[in-house]
Parts: sequence; structure tokens; C-alpha cells
Amino acid sequence: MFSTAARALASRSLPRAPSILPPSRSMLTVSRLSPSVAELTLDKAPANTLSLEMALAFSAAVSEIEADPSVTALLLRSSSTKIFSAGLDISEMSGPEPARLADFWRAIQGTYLSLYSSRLATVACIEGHAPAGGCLLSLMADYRIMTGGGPRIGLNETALGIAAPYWLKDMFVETVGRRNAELALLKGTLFTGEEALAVGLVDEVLPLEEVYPRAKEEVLKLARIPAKGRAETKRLLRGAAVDELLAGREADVAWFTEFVLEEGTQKGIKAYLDSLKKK
Ligand SMILES: CC/C=C/C/C=C\C/C=C\CC/C=C/CC(=O)SCCNC(=O)CCNC(=O)[C@H](O)C(C)(C)COP(=O)(O)OP(=O)(O)OC[C@H]1O[C@@H](n2cnc3c(N)ncnc32)[C@H](O)[C@@H]1OP(=O)(O)O
Repeated sequence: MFSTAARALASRSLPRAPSILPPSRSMLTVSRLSPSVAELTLDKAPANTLSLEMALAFSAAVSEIEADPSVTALLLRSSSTKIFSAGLDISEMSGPEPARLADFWRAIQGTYLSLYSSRLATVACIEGHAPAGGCLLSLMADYRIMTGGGPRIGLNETALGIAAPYWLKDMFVETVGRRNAELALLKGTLFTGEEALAVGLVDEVLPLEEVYPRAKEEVLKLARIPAKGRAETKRLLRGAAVDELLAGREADVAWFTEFVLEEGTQKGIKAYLDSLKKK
């Protein structure tokens, strides 16, 4: 996180309702690749979707890793080679209880605030699909390595009849450039690894069996870059975006909850959820 003040502000805004269970660690595992490099593995079958609990567990794990001064880098991966993450858990948005829906969105914001602003060098190892919120998780990393051929990555919200929040849209624009972002966001394009590489959405594309070894090699290399200069450079690059969300967090929650609770949105969400289950 960028500063003690920003960390305090972020954690103050996290859900505190008594109804929320403490983050479960069974959906994630944290291990060490070396004394200074942590590995965070998403392990929530079948699709690593971001439910409220998963999002809280993710931010808590990142914060815990960050709190250890001996750690300078983080590798993010999935326990599945088929799905990196299928994005937001759509069942959280189907017939939701309004207070939980608001907490859900705060927790999703929290995933962004925790990893995008991290002092750590971060690499995403994207072996499987990463649509929407799955793409969000990978965009927060400093470097992305993806499998070629099969899996897809991108922000497909428009194709689902919804819109990505401004802070996710902004991160996408920063990564692929204005015109590529407009073309992709307006259509809801999901890219193959090769297509994603061509627009700058990922940094390397490899056959599946080479993705994890190469991601490990890269994160171990990044861990050797002087930590202070790297953290300050990241703050200069990303601090304004993070501060903007911190300042407008509750307005963003209101935008999301109003949109999701609308009758037409609810019909669309239910139909999409049913179509996923019937596949
Ligand atoms: C209408 C949409 C939602 C509404 C939000 C409304 C307003 C919000 C406003 C702004 C917010 C916008 C931000 C949104 C970001 C998001 O992340 S939205 C979620 C987008 N995600 C997707 O569209 C991915 C859907 N999944 C897939 O396409 C496939 O699962 C995937 C290609 C990833 C993998 O395919 P495959 O290997 O064949 O696996 P299955 O499809 O069989 O999936 C396995 C089981 O997992 C369940 N599942 C998959 N994705 C989700 C999900 N996102 N949420 C909940 N459940 C999911 C799927 O039903 C299978 O379950 P089953 O085994 O059948 O019980």
C-alpha cells in the first residue's frame, strides 16, 4: 500500500457488519518461492469466482504478505490451469440482500486497492481463462504471462449488458491504450493470449507447460530490483488512480448497487446465471 494514511483509509472503509464471516483462507494458499518471494494461489473451485468472502480473503492475504518486510515480490496464480478466475461471482448479484451487495462491492474495491497499490513487484501467471473480474486481478499485477491458444482474457462486461466500473476501465486504458481500450470495451472482446499480447494486455504468451516456470523466473528477477525505488515509482504511476477511488468509494458503491438492484438488471443477471449453469 502506498502510505500508512492510505492503508488506514482503505481498511476503515472495509465491511464491518457483524453478519460477515471472517475471511476464509481455504480459498487461497500462500507459500514462498524464495525467502523474499511469496506465491498467492487462487484455490476456489470450480472457477475462482470473487464472492464477498473470496474478495475479503484476497485483500487480507495481500495485506499480510505486504506486512512482512522480508517479502519484496508476489506471484499470483490459480490452482487450475483451465480457469485463472471467472470474475465476480454472479450469484452475489442475483436477488441480493442490499447490505451484503454493498459490502460485496466494497470488498471488490478492496482487492483493487490492495494489489494495484502494492509495494511488491507482482507477476500474474495466467494459465487459464481470465474474463472480467479475472482480467481485473491480472491487470493489478506489474507483469502478465499467459497461455497461448485456448484461454481468453478481457473485459466482456458490455457483452453481458453491464459496464466495467471507471477504475477498472481506467486501468485497462492505462494498459492497452485509449483506442485499443475503446474497441475492446465497446464490444466486450475476450482475447486469446496471442491477441492480448498484440494489444499489450499481457506481456508474454507461452505454451501452457512453460507459463508457470517462466512466471517464477520473472518474479524472482523482479524481486532483485531495489525495493524502495520500485515502490516509489509504482506510487508515482498509480497513486492518483488509487486516491481517486479512495475519495469516491461510497459513490462507486451507490452506482453499483443501484444498477444491480434495478429490475431489468436483475432479469439479465438471472438469465446469464441460468445460462452458465445449463452449459
Ligand atoms: C449479467 C452479468 C452480471 C451482472 C452485474 C451487473 C451489474 C454490475 C455493474 C458493474 C460491475 C461490472 C463488473 C463485472 C465484472 C465481472 O466479473 S462479471 C462476471 C463475468 N464473468 C463471466 O462472464 C465469466 C462466466 N464464466 C464463463 O464464461 C466460463 O465459466 C469460463 C469460460 C470462465 C470457464 O468455462 P468452463 O471451463 O466451461 O467452466 P463452466 O462454465 O462450466 O464453469 C464452472 C462452474 O462455475 C460457474 N461459474 C462460472 N463463472 C461464474 C461466475 N462468474 N459466477 C458464478 N458462477 C460461475 C458455472 O456456472 C459452473 O457451475 P456449475 O459447475 O455448473 O455449478
